[in-house]
Amino acid sequence: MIRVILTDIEGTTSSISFVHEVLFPYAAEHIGDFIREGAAGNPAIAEQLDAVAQRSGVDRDDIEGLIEVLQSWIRDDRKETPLKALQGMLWEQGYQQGAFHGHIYPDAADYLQRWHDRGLRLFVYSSGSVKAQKLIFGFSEAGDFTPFFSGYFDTRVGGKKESQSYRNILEQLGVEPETVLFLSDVEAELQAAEEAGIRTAWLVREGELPDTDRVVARNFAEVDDLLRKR
Ligand SMILES: CSCCC(=O)C(=O)COP(=O)(O)O
Ligand SMILES: [Mg+2]
Repeated sequence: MIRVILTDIEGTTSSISFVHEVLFPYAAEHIGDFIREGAAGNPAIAEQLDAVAQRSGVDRDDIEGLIEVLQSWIRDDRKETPLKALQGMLWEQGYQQGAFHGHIYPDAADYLQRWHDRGLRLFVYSSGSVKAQKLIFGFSEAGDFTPFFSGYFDTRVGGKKESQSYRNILEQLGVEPETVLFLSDVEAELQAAEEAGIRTAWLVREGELPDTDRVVARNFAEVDDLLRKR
C-alpha cells in the first residue's frame, strides 16, 4: 500500500516552461552581479564558489571565469549542486520582490492537498535545491503549499538518474520501498527509482502517450485513480 508520495517538480507538479522561460533567464540575468557583490563578504556564496572552482578547474580567484562557468551551466541545464544552490539564493530575491510566482498545475495543487488530508506523507525530490523547492511551493500562484510537505530532497542525496539516490532517500525516510510512489516526467529517473524497489508513475502532461509498460498518467487526478486501485 502506498503511504508516501515522492514527487519531482519540473514537468510533474510544475511546467517546464516556467522553469526554462522564467526561472533560468532570471538566474542568468542576475547571477553575475549577485556573485560580484557577494563573493567576498557572503560565506554562503563563497562556499558555493569553492565548489564551482573545484568542479570546473577554474582558479578560485578568477571571479569572472567562475561566472562564465555558471552561465554555461545555466545554458546547458546542468544539474550541478553549487549552481542549484546559487540559483535558489537568487530566486529568493525574485519571489520576495514579486518578480514571479511559482507555477503549479491546478490538478497538482488539488491532489497534493487531498493526499495530505488523506494521511499520505508527501516529499519532494528535485534537482533544484531544497531552498528553491520551498520557494516554488511557498510562493506559488495558488498559495503556500509547503504545509503539505513532510520533507525535501535535492542532489545532495545524489543525481536523480542514479538508483543509489533513491536508496539514500528510503534510508532517510525509514520506509519500505513498495510503500513509496515516485512521480516524474523523466523515464531515466523512474527507472532509477524502480531499481531501488520504489513504485513509479510517469507524468506525460503533453503530446502523445508513449508506447510503454510503465504506469503513465496525464495529471494528478489520473495518479489518484491509480492509488485507489492499488
Ligand atoms: C525547484 S524549482 C527549479 C527546478 C530546477 O532548478 C531544476 O533543475 C528542475 O529539476 P527537476 O528535478 O525538478 O526536474
Ligand atoms: Mg522533471
